[in-house]
Amino acid sequence: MSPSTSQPDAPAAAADRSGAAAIRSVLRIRPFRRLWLVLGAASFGDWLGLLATSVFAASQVQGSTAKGAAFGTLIAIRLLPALLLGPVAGVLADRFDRRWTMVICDVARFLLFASIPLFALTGAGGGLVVGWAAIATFLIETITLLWIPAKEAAVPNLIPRARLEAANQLTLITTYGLTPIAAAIGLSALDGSVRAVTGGNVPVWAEPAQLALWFNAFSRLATALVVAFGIKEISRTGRGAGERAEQGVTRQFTEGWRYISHTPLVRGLVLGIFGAFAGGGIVIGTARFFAASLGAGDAAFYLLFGAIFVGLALGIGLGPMIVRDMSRRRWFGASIVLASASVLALAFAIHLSMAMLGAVLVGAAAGMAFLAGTTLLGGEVADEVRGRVFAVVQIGTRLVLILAIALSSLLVGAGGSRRLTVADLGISVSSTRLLLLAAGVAGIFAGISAFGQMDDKKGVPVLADLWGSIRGRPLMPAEQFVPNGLFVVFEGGEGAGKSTQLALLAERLREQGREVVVTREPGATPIGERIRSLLLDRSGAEAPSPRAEALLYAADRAHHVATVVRPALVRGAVVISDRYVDSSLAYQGAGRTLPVDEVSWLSSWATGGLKPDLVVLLDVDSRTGLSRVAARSADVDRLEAESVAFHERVRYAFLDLAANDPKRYLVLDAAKPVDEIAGLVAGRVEAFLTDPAGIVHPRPAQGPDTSVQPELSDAELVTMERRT
Ligand SMILES: Nc1ncnc2c1ncn2[C@@H]1O[C@H](COP(=O)(O)OP(=O)(O)OP(=O)(O)O)[C@@H](O)[C@H]1O
Ligand SMILES: Cc1cn([C@H]2C[C@H](O)[C@@H](COP(=O)(O)O)O2)c(=O)[nH]c1=O
Repeated sequence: MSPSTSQPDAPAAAADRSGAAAIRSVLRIRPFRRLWLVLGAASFGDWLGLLATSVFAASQVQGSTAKGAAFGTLIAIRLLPALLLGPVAGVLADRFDRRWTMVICDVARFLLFASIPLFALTGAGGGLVVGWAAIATFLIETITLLWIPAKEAAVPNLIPRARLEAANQLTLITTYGLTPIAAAIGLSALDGSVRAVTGGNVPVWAEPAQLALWFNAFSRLATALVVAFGIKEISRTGRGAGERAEQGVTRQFTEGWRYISHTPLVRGLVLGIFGAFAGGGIVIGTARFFAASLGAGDAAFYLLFGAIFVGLALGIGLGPMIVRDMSRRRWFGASIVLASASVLALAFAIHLSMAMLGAVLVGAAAGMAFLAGTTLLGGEVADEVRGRVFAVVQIGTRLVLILAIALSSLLVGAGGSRRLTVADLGISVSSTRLLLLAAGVAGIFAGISAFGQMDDKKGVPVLADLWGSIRGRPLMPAEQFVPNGLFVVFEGGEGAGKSTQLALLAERLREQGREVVVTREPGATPIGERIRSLLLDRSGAEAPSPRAEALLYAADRAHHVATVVRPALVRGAVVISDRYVDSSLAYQGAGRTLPVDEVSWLSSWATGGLKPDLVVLLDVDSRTGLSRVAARSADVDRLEAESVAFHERVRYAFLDLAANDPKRYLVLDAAKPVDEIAGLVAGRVEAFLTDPAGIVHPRPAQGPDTSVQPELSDAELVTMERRT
């Protein structure tokens, strides 16, 4: 099994930048819209159910200790099934038809939810009712463990991969943002209105907790019906379904684990998600003590808790809009590191406002990691194993969360606290802070290791990539670096003598028995020749617009590099090209006054970042060069026919580029005699070739190479002209 590689890791909805537009477009997909609506209602019901079951159980017994025990037991029971049934839940989701798995699970949940208030109506004693509520809750949670992997694994099949992130955003915000708030408001509104209507004398069947449980039950029945009859697309007919049904459960189980542990992407995702949840668990487990260490009380604890959820919503809602086209694998790893660094920062917070900011950041980064992680799992994990992977994630996160909360509260409870006075500030150095510190450091390591395992842009600096992505221009991974051969480029204005010098150098090197590839831009390949005539022939009536011109040169260059230059360098040849990237920066950037960094970015994209080892710049006064061209032939091409001012801009752009990177340029006065220039060029090139170890092949550019001023005023031009 391998991750589905049908599409590259394209950031979600790349074509559609606006979050709202992406969400609108995902809602246009009928099966997904239906599923989202019905799951929203079910999630509202579930949150109501969670609150109601616990309140309901507490209301069945007398005395505060018994009430507290009943409430806590039911919450704890919701987490227990993960331990018992976890290992097989995913196997079942991958083994059976996901639609029918979801339908059967929801019908069973409908019956179980309904049974809780029904049992109370039979007149059984409070203990029995709580006992049955506990058993029913346990069974419901067990069934939920089967239902979630089936649902999670089915969603990616309903929507195109480019819309998966928007779909996840919508689902996560609905499930963890809107519906819990709506449920809390709904339950208290229900309580208020029932009491108002009944004058405080509420009959057993109309207890708000009971009504909420009925709502929960019917929302599950509705989900079952909609999935059964309205979203038939969920049924899987994918390849290997029959084969899988014949495999033993144990075999499928071990196969799932092997897949997770042997696939770096999935391994990195799973570890990263667990790390984020462990960090979250530690923050939750220590929050009460942490609030105390700030000298604040319970109110601060609730504020911190709320801040994490506000951050979570911000991260999920706004994250994709901020990072835009950044690789989702990188975004995931970076979010884990950010979440951990924020936990670390919390350890040093000395004021509630700092702690609040830290908590919002923890939540935002965790939300982004969760969104990126779920989207990657949905989009990159092969369908036949997706259920098992989702099961491991959901069960693992529950366990990690419980363990982290339990252990951290135990540790901080056992550890004491000392007060340190630094300057005028009294800082409490408590075990809480030490634990937060340790969790932050461990999380940063987990994030970095997850990042390393999953990185799909190795060699591209992360911060520059992030900054580029935020500005809408992510850096691209460099093409394979070519450490062989020698790449020499001749640049200069019209008639500078490039062709003359290039021919002389090639001849000299060939006489030494070297493989020399002489080439040019534009027009070194058959495709390039056609592009050249589109660009330069004046017989065609229409001249390309400046942007079209830049794109045509870039197209010629991309094909030239891929088919001529790179293969020759890989063979170890000396490649000598008449013009390359600098011509675009000078002519299209400075000459046509297109933004130079954009032209540079375009060329860098076209060449995969391949830079020449040496640029020989033949500098000549523009008028002299143009007159040489005119003397050579009466026919001038489209660019040669441009104004002198244009050619002046080009000339000084070349000089700017050379001044900015003097080691890589050999600038020669092209007014000198041909032989003299040829000797200087040969001297520099032969120095390279006699000591190949001394050639430092330039690494691909990670950002635009720009040192060119696109436009010079007439006054500047005149000044420069006088100087030369
Ligand atoms: N150093 C020089 N001194 C005087 N004339 C020269 C010199 N170098 C080349 N020439 C002449 O100038 C003309 C243009 O030379 P060449 O074709 O080599 O220039 P180029 O830079 O390749 O031109 P283009 O920009 O059109 O490609 C030719 O007639 C050539 O013989
Ligand atoms: C590569 C490249 C070239 N140009 C211009 C420069 C010249 O005017 C012509 C090429 O003609 P030559 O006789 O082969 O020198 O094209 C450009 O504007 N941008 C470029 O990237």
